[in-house]
Amino acid sequence: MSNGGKGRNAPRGGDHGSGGRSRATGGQGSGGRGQGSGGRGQGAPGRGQESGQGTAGRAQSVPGRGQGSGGRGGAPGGPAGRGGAPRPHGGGGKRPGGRGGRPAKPVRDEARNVAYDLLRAVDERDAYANLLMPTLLRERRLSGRDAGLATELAYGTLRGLGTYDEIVAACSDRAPEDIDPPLLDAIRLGVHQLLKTRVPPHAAVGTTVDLVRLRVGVGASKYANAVLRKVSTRSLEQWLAIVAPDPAGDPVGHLAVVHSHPRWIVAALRDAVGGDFDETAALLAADNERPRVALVARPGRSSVEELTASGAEPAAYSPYGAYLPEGDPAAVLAVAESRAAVQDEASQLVALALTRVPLRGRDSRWLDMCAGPGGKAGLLDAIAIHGDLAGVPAASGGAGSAVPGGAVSAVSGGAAGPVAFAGRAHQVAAEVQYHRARLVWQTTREAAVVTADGTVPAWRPGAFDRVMLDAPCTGLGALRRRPEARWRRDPRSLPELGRLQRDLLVSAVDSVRPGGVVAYVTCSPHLAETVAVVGDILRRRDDVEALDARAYLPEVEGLGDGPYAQFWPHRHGTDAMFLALLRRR
Ligand SMILES: C[S@@+](CC[C@H](N)C(=O)[O-])C[C@H]1O[C@@H](n2cnc3c(N)ncnc32)[C@H](O)[C@@H]1O
Repeated sequence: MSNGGKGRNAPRGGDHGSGGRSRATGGQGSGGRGQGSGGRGQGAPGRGQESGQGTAGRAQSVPGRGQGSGGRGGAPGGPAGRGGAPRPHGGGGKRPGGRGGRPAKPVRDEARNVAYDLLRAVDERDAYANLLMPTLLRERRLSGRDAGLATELAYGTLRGLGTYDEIVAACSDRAPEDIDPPLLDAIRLGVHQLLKTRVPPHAAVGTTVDLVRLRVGVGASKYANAVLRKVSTRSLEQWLAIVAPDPAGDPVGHLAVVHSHPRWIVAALRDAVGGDFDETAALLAADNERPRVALVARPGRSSVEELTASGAEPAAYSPYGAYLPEGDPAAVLAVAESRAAVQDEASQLVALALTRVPLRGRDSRWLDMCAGPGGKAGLLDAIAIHGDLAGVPAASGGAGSAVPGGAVSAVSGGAAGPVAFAGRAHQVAAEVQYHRARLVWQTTREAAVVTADGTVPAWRPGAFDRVMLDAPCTGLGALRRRPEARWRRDPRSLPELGRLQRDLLVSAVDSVRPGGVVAYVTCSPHLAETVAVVGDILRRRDDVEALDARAYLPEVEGLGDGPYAQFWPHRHGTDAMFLALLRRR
C-alpha cells in the first residue's frame, strides 16, 4: 500500500469543507490460474491427485526492516514548544541527558518499533498485517503485554489512518500525501496513541519523537513533535467536530472520516444495509472492533464441549462454534490436530445451510468449487463423513417460502424444512491456486482436492448434488479482520470480479444435477457481488430458482428480507457473509 494509495483512498479532500484548519508551520520537504489437473471425467478425482507443480508454500511476507531514511531538512516551528520529550511509557521522570542544549539520547521502545515496522511493511511491500505481525513479534522476542501493545498500536493505526490523516492535515502545513511516508506513518502512530489509547499524552509524543529520531531523522523528529503537540490539544471527539464534514450536507463523507473508511466503501455498505445511515454507522464502528477468535468443532472429530474445556465459550448461533476469549488458537489441542479450526461463525453457518436443504434422490456427491484455503471444505468434509450431528433447531423461519425477485418461481416440491444430513457423501474440493489447494488438502480428511479452474470444469455437467461456491470477492465483509484491507480494496476491481463471479455461478449451476442445490456465498455484502450476480442468473435461466436461505438457518434472526441471507458484524458479531441457495430444476 503506497502512501499515495492511502492518500487517494483516505476520506480527505477539500470538498469536505471541514473549515477552520490551522496548520503548524514547518518546513520539511518531503489470481493466477492454476494447473487444472482435470479430475477424472466423472467428477471425483482421487485424493492426492492435485496436479500442481512446484513447491507449494504459504505466502509469507518478509518481515520489515527498519530503514533509517536519514534526516530530512527543515526544522518545523508550529505550536509545539521546545524541550525534551518525556520518557516512553509515561513514567513522568526526566529524560536522561538533554541538558546544555544537547538533545537527549532517544530511547528505543521495541513495541513501538515493531508497530512502526509493520506499518512500513504494509506501505512499502503490501504486506498483510495479520500474517507479518506474528513473525515480527517472534523475531523481536516480544510477548505478553509488549506483544499486545505492538499489535494494538499497529492495527489501530492502520484502521484509523483515514481519520488520523484528516487531523494531521489540520495540524500541519502540508497535506499527508506530501509528507514523507516513513515520517507520516510514525506521526499516525503517535496520533493513534494520543487519541485512541490510554497512553499519557507526554508519553505518546515523546516515544514517537524518539522513534522518528531513531528511524527517520532528527529534523523530521522536530516536525513530528510540532504536529503531535498540536494534535494533543484536543480529544478525538473535538477533532472530529472540526475535521469531519457536516453530516447533513455530506453524510457519506462524515461517516468516512468519523469511522475511517474510504468513501466508496461507506456508500457501498450504506446501500447494502438499505440506506439507513444509523445502521451504516453501527456497521462501520463494528469494522473497527477487533473480532474475537471464532473456532469450529468439526463434527465427529471434536465438539463444542471439548473447545469449552479449553477455555472457549459456546457460539451464539453455530452448533459447532465457540469463541476463544484470549490466547493462541494453535495452543488448543483440537485445533493443532485439525479436528477443530479457526473459522468465522457465519462461514460455518452458510456451509451448514447448504447441507440442510432436503434433496430428492441421490445426495452423495458434493463439490466445493473455490475451496482454498479450506475453511468451508473442512466443515463440509466432516459433515459429509459423520453427518450433521447437532441436528436442526425446532424453530423454523418458513422454509420453502421462496420469494425470489424477477423471473423466479417458488420452491419446487412444496415447503421443505431444513434437515440434518445423516451422512455420507464424497466431496471434491477445487481451487485454482496450487498452494491454496494444498492448504485444503491439509485441512480435510477425505475430500478429493484438485487444482482446477471452476469456470472450466474438470467434471461432467450435473455431476454433483450439492455445490458450494464461495466466490472470490472484494472481502468487504471481513474488514475487521484485516486492518489495512479497506485502504487496499479498489472499486475498479468490481467489474472484473463480477464477471468471474457470474462465470463461476453459471458453472456451479451447470455442475449440479436437476433437483440439486448451489450455495452462492461471498464474504462481501456489496450489492454488485451479491444480489446483482444472483439476480442475473435467475433472470437468464429458467432452470434455476432461489430458495429462502433464511429458512435453513432458523437459529439466526436479522438475516434480511430474503430470499437471501445476509450476516452482519454489528448484528451477529460475524463477518458480513452473504448466502443465496439456488435449486436447479
Ligand atoms: C473466498 S475464497 C474461498 C474461501 C474458502 N471457501 C474457505 O472457506 O476457506 C475464494 C477462492 O477462490 C479461488 N478462485 C479464484 N478463482 C477461481 C477459479 N476460477 N476457480 C477455482 N477457484 C478460484 C481463490 O484462489 C480463493 O482461494
